[in-house]
Amino acid sequence: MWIKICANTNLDDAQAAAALGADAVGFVFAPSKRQVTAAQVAVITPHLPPSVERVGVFSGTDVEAIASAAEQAGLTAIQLHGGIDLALAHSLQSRLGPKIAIIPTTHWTVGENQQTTEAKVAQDLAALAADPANYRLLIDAKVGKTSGGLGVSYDWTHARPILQAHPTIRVIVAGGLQPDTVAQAIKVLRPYGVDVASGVEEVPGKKSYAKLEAFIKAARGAS
Ligand SMILES: O=C(O)c1ccccc1NCC(=O)[C@H](O)[C@H](O)COP(=O)(O)O
Repeated sequence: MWIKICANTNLDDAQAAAALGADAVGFVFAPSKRQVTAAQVAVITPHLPPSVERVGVFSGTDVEAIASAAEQAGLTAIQLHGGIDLALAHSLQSRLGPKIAIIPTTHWTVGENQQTTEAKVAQDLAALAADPANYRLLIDAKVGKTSGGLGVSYDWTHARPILQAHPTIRVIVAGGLQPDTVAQAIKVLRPYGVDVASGVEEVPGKKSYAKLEAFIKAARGAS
């Protein structure tokens, strides 16, 4: 199970996540109460183990702006938070080369017409499956027009058959995961990976090391 601890804002938290067994740490460049700059991340990434992926989360579509930030910050992956845009993903991959992974995101909208949401997620999975790049796909929760770090989860039992229809896609499940719910999400969805931000925090921007340890232990135990 690939485990990403997202929305880190400082070296201590990112190092703690790595030391506790995270496969990836995330930094939010998109507008957020946990937003960081490339300059801030550039002083963190050199102190992380080389095996740990450093993922930048972006909501913009300016290839040069994203690529420059990724290079300055020492990222190894770019998570595109603005919905499926394969043209943007391919442009970034061409600009940055194969050493930087691209992770598109689709959103499961909570509290609105579920048929519409399910159809949209299924359509996005089908688009990814047809794309030769074999990107990993993150599925996150959305409420209205707001998404990212919300601490809101979606109905995993409804998501399950949609994911099962595309077994070749490496799906990363995000949205409201907690130390005491991540095992159930893994059991229901059998994803490639899990991703958490608010569920392992003391307050926005500061991780709880007890929650980090419990989350990683539960995710490893379930997989
Ligand atoms: O975490 C944020 O503050 C955030 C803000 C804007 C865009 C993306 C953001 N986070 C991206 C992530 O990958 C989070 O881990 C994901 O949204 C899950 O968050 P949570 O529900 O709090 O676990």
